[in-house]
Amino acid sequence: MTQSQKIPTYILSGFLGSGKTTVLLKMLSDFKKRGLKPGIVLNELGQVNVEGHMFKGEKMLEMLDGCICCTIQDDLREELQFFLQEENAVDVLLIEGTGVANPKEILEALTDPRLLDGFETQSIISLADASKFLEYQSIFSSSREIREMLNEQMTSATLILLNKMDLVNEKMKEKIYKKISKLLKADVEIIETVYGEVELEELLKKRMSTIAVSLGDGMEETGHSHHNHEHHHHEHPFKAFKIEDFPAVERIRFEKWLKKLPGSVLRGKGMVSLASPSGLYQFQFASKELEIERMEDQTCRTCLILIGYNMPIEEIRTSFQQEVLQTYKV
Ligand SMILES: Nc1nc2c(ncn2[C@@H]2O[C@H](COP(=O)(O)OP(=O)(O)OP(=O)(O)O)[C@@H](O)[C@H]2O)c(=O)[nH]1
Repeated sequence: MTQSQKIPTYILSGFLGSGKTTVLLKMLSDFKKRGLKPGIVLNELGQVNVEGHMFKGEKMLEMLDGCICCTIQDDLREELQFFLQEENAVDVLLIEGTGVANPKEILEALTDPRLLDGFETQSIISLADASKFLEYQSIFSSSREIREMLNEQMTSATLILLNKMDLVNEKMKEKIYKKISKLLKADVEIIETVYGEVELEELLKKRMSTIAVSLGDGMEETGHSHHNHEHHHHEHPFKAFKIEDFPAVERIRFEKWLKKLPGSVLRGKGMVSLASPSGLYQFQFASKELEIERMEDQTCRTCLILIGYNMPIEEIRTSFQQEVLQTYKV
């Protein structure tokens, strides 16, 4: 690819555990089948990039321990420069935000005047976890911060993937659509998915209007909501909490413990060592479901990352110690 061609860029957004990485991996394998070379930018909350090993051999940049919306925007701009260098050229770029990032902030970085000639944002694909949708939208079982974040992610999307449809029934589905129709102002396409399964063509459709550069204050985007130029310096309400280097655990105990964590814990992931069958496993905990898979690389350190909103961290630490590790001190 020559520098004069813009790199088609896709933003994947969606709340914690909604299925962004699942879709990203599918897109990567589809691109490869077509002989296209993809680049990825991952933004992980919680210091350790648990998913990193899945992308071996890819041109990938990781931005750890930050949130695009607060501190990472400048970094993202710098990292994007990487793909503009001849030797790092890619045919297509995928940017996955943290589960608590606002996609508009990523767009903001992509539309920096210095990058505008390099990247052409095609679509903001937002994933929504259908199984959690009603709970997260409820004023009784959720918080304002969670609702606002979800609503931002939905309303700034140019395509919505309503994922985890295998976990909802017809009645829930009806309620979800009712809620979504109230939420969305624009006519945005919604595709129902299970494990993010969707035709690549749908994902690749150009769903955003071109960004027109005006002579005035730099840039203006046509046909889509305007950027928020206010740079807020708040403390991010969503936190990641990490425990590292703990000994082997028993799967049953660990799963039981995860499932009864307070509702303020929205997501869990990491690497654990299991007592039996013994070995190092990667796990994902989302929608109260645990997925666990033996890792190829058996040399990693164990780590447990929990992400949530107002989590009782000390309580969680103690219960992990008592109920999972028993005598081990963390
Ligand atoms: N039952 C079910 N599980 C799914 C589906 N899609 C994804 N998952 C599982 O949900 C978990 C979270 O999926 P990810 O793709 O890691 O979600 P993410 O949005 O990248 O999560 P964050 O890292 O928190 O931002 C994983 O264990 C997936 O295998 C689905 O359609 N149905």
